[in-house]
Amino acid sequence: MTYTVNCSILLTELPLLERPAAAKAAGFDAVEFWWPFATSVPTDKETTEFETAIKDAGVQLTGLNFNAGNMPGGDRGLVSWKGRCSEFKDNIDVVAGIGERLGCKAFNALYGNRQDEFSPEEQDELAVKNLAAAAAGVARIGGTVLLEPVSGAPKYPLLTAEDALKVIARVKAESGAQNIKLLADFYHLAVNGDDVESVIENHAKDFGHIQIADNPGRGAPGTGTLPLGEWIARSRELGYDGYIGLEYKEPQETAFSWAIRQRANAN
Ligand SMILES: O=C(O)C(=O)CO
Repeated sequence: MTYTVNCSILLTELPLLERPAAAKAAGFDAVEFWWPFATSVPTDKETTEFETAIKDAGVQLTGLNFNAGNMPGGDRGLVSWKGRCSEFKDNIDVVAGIGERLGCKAFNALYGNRQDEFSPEEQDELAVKNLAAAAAGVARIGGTVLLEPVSGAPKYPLLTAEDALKVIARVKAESGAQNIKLLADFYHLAVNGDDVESVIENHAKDFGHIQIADNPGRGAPGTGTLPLGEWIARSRELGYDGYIGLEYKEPQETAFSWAIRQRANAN
């Protein structure tokens, strides 16, 4: 099983700490999360409860987002957010600590929305420094920072794979960091009008992670028109050997019907 269940967008009928066990009960061995706490530095109690929920469920945490601010309120990351730099920096050690204790090595750093009061150049300058610091922070545990083009956020500047790859190249050139990679979310790329086939052909072997949802609707595979199975198969042929993140919205009862059908067909 190469799927990892995104427990921040799926199984939301359940309290957050019950979702890893529900993913396991649905037949999955791996989960990923957006930042699960309200602040960059949660209390020890909060961190322990989160880690215990994952360990007790018997699943592997495969991915964790850095604190991205108030996501329901429209925030999409602190990386380029002038005024919240120290919060992002403080978050790095906490993320690396959770990663170390749970054996998680992939950390998604959402870039952040454009701010009217600063120029894109000023924000990009900060982002490069913050991404380099994040890469250095997770390097000690063999971790990789992921950078993700996102849709549906009007002020988020990374829309295509190329947008993210340019930032990644700049971070590498300016800091020497090598552990920063593209998170190819096929749903976001497709919605933003990127040429997903070409992105796969040109970059699949260097993807840091793949996530999927169908379009329209950001639902389960098969609810829309995207050829997700073909895109995954081609990425595999070209050398991508990581997890596939299930990052879609679907009620718990039907969330994994497609996977159950897939498993039945394979037997
Ligand atoms: O904000 C989103 O939609 C994401 O995919 C965050 O990882």
